[in-house]
Amino acid sequence: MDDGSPILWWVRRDLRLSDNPGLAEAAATGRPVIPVFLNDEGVAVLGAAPRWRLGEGLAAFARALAGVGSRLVLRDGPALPALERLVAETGATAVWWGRLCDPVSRTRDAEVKAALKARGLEARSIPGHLLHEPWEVKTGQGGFYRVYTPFWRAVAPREVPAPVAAPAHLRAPDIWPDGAELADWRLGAAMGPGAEVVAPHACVGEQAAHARLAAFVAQRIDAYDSDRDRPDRDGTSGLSENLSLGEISPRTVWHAGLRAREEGRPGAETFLKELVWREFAWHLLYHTPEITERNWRPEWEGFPWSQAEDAAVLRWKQGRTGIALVDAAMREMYVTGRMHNRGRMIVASYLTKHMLVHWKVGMDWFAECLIDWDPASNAMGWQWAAGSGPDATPYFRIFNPDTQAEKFDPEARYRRRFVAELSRSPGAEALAFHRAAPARWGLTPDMPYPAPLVGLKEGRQRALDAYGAFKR
Ligand SMILES: Cc1cc2nc3c(=O)[nH]c(=O)nc-3n(C[C@H](O)[C@H](O)[C@H](O)COP(=O)(O)OP(=O)(O)OC[C@H]3O[C@@H](n4cnc5c(N)ncnc54)[C@H](O)[C@@H]3O)c2cc1C
Repeated sequence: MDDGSPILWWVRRDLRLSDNPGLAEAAATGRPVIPVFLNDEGVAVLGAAPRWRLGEGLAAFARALAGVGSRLVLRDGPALPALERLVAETGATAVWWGRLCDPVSRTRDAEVKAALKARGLEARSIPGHLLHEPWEVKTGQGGFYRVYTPFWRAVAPREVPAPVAAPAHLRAPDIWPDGAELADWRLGAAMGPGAEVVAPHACVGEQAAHARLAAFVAQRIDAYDSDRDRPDRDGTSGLSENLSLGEISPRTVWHAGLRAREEGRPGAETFLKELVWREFAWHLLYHTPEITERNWRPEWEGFPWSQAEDAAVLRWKQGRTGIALVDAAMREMYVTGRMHNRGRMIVASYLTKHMLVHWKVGMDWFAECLIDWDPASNAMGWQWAAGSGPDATPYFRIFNPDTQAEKFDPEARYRRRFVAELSRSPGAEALAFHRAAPARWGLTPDMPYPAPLVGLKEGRQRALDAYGAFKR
């Protein structure tokens, strides 16, 4: 229906102009487009760090929209009444948005779509957050994939449309609806002074994301096969932060990886495979949304994991387990808002195995602290590490942080970079930890480094015993 009425473009996790298929289509209609972001039930569930990072991303996206003659209208939720009010105020006859497949979005969006359609409006969700919609990739029997390798084989040859260009201009409505001030939402409030520590490490906005991708392909992709496992090296793309908020599209990243592979760049195939892990996580989250709540393998429901937020869990959170590699990774998270993938696997293994604590405790804490928080990858990662997930590492495969350190941080550079107590003259990042960590913990740099919370040998045996008893 092209009556010249505005289209409301409901912005969610797609803070970008380029390769934003729905936005491009809206622009191409020639009708006024009103981009709106809602502080709604989707924002309410965010932890401190992802919420702060969202605020930074929204500010950058508002600037990008201004560059194409548009604006980002901010409104308070919940979503449905907020959109209905905007429709009434602007005369919009269409509400379009980029589709998301996490349980919170699906519930909200289904309700919104049904209600708007019932009022005779055009309500459309448009793909863009993934390479392929989760129901498009099917096994030979028509089901969904539970194991990564066959999923990769199914996805690798599938055509991925080329990214679409950013609209050069978005037609503005005759009158812009009023909106909230981003600063009034105080999205960074829960981060406290930690926000200042993390900010220099964040790479915010679409332009920065594209620059990051270009730098990765130019400088690091050749060594990606080996360097991606080394927390002491800057060997990965860092793009998870941008993919999470949609500051860059997965198609853009995929095509950059494909081009590099065509040019014979050695790490390109592995990079594409890693990107497909993200895809696999969303495939699983769509088909088994309970993955964020319950053991993916129901037989794990009776495993004697503790869910108590006790003193031991606090020490894990504080990066004071006395196991240097675990502590370095936890502190990396407070200082940079991110954690190296190897660090994530190691701290998750230590929590769920040596400490016998439920993966949900760790998953929820990551959701609080990661600026690249992604509901699908986080849930899959935790269940993978705990052994309860699909295609998971077996429970009896217990990471030994000392062996991991010898292999992947042989000169202790990563450990010293983040654990001040391990150096005579700690660097700025190690010292920043005490400013970044929650003030209520009362941690100070002069506190002595603690003895191990759970020794590696003892913890491993305890985990194996618990597993043995559980299997019987
Ligand atoms: C316990 C645990 C929790 C995790 N939580 C998150 C999370 O909340 N958000 C998140 O984005 N990733 C999560 N991951 C996956 C992974 O650690 C990060 O995606 C990766 O460290 C991001 O760094 P990068 O962008 O430099 O990755 P690169 O090595 O450059 O990889 C490129 C892209 O591929 C995808 N990718 C790479 N590895 C994985 C993986 N193992 N699983 C899913 N996708 C992957 C990411 O989108 C990444 O940006 C988790 C992993 C574990 C083990």
